[in-house]
Amino acid sequence: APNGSAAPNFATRAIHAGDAGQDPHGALTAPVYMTSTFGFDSVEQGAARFAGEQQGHFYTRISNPTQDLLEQRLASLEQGEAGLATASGMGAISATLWSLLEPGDRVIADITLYGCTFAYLDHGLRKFGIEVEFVDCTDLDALKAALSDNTRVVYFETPVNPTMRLMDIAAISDLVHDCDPSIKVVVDNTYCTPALQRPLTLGADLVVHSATKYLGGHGDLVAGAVVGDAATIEQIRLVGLKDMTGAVIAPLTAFLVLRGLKTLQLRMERHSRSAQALAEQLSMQPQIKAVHYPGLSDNPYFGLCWKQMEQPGGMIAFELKGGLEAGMAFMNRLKMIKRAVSLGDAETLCQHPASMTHSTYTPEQRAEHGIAEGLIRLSVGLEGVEDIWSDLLQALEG
Ligand SMILES: CSC/C=C(/NCc1c(COP(=O)(O)O)cnc(C)c1O)C(=O)O
Repeated sequence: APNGSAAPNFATRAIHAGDAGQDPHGALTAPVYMTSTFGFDSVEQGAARFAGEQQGHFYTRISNPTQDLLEQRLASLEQGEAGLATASGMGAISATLWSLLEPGDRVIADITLYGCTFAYLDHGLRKFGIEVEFVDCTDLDALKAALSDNTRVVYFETPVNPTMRLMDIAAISDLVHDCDPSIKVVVDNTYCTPALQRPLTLGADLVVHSATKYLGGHGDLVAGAVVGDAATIEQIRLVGLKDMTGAVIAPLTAFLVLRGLKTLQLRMERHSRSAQALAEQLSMQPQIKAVHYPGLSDNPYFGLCWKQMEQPGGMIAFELKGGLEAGMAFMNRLKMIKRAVSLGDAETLCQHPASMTHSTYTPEQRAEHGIAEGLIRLSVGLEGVEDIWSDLLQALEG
């Protein structure tokens, strides 16, 4: 059984948590407040809201009632005090780090990150005098040695996009906070969602998401979120979102993410069950060199997977014996499965990290950061698993 056992009635709170009493007409679904701005009863009320002395909306870049319900629901699901929804996952990540960091500070990040997160750290933050150190965070000794007086953030994904390594959230959080309780441990929980793992219950300080993926769940939106303690979330809202990025979520998008959350647990169960079956099938095929899936009993992260995750999730990475050339030919033979980036959609998606999602790394950096040129990433969808398998098999057998 996983640590920090599943929050009670997760599925119920994914449908009901938050202030649903907001609609005077009793509408069952969240009203979509398509408004840029909000009127004040008096100048004094406006001033009080701008000053934060009075609760209430004043401009949709800072808050909006539809967004507010989504933030309450996400905070409940991740078991955090507060949440902030954003225009994209990169919006959540950049608004968070812009709020937490100043020149001279140091960020320690795992060696493998989603490509644009890597680019934001490696090509972006460095330009503003922030030290960035990439460390294999599965190696706690290396992580401890990298901690320094000016370290303000430790950042990682688990499972990692795209290589499927797992990080021990509790062990990392304890190690970092034993060294300095003020260091923020920031976990990107996109691959799992709170349906499968809740980093805040394992000692992390903040959780970020690309809500574009499983949270929305239908490949029809781009959005992000960050969840954590109320004070830090308020700082990220008023600094990182309001001023540093402007990465505001649209009210209609917030509505669509709310709708996605209602089936999140159901979908994650199906994604995981299908991925487990497909990973086992793939690993038995003669063309396959390696399958990286934490639900496989010979996977090096199998124990950690069942310690901190409810299920192994819907993402699989694998390599063919014929390397990159065979991988490209395999992907070009797929019929139902879409050749597309992103993940967590109802549709099964297949892509080539080296030339797509992780092309922000140079080939040398990919080698250094453990991303094989021939690696293929599969986001297992909600189609009949037998249909997904028959497409994979015909493409393998070429
Ligand atoms: C152009 S590639 C398509 C996007 C992909 N990933 C996104 C992503 C983000 C950023 O999230 P947005 O800003 O909502 O895309 C943050 N964190 C993680 C673990 C992610 O996977 C992708 O296909 O791997």
